[in-house]
Amino acid sequence: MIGVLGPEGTFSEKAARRLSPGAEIRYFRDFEEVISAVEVGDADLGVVPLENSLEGSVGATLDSLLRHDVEIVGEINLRIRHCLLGRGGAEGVRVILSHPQALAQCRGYIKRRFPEAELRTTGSTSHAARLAQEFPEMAAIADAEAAGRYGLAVIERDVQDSDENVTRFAVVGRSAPAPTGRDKTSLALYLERTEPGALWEVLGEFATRGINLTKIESRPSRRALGDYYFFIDLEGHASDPQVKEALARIRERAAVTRVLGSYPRTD
Ligand SMILES: O=C(O)C(=O)Cc1ccccc1
Repeated sequence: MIGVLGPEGTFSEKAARRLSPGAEIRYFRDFEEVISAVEVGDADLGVVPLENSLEGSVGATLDSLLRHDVEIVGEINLRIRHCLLGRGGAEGVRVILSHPQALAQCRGYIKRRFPEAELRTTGSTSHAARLAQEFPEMAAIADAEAAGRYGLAVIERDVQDSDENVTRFAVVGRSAPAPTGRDKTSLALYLERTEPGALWEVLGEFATRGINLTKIESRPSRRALGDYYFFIDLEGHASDPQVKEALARIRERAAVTRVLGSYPRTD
């Protein structure tokens, strides 16, 4: 059973079905609930968005991964095509609803096409569609498939600001998959020290071993303003000798070195 953001018809569900077409799906209110359900065994796997090609990292997911004892066991890249869904035509639309990620991915379209509309955020794109079913002056930005599920018309298709709108989802589980030889590792680091070069030294441990980084991102540590966690993705498996050695050296310097998971690469 796979946990995803609900209700029925979210992009997270679409990603989960791509992973496992016949799987039973269970719906949760937010990404943190999905991740914590996996941790306690209420879901075997979870699928949550990690980052988007237009909007960057999904902070709520990264923060929850840090706070729960789960592993990233896979990734799924899904092209996101947003539609405007409603009960009538474009003329009657006064309010546009969607998940904050979706509103952000269609910001330009909304400004251009509905300069007067009020924007309201919802827990998910399908939650927006469910609400738009009840209120004729509301339209939802959601997947075309949500239209059928919630009895809405597709008012306009492909309303995202760029066709290169891809979201990378993490598959979250409780146990690590075996190395495949083409893996990726996600890490979270917390450096207590603030001397010049602290991060440079950490990155040097990867560089000198020829380990390629594919992402680095900082997130507030929530301890103080200006204090950060670093989230790093690299090519390789945590059990590769070079990666292992780099991590051992980094553990001597960083206050927290957490491997969030090693999993097969999709690119
Ligand atoms: O609300 C959804 O459908 C989600 O799964 C979150 C989301 C929103 C926008 C793009 C990708 C994922």
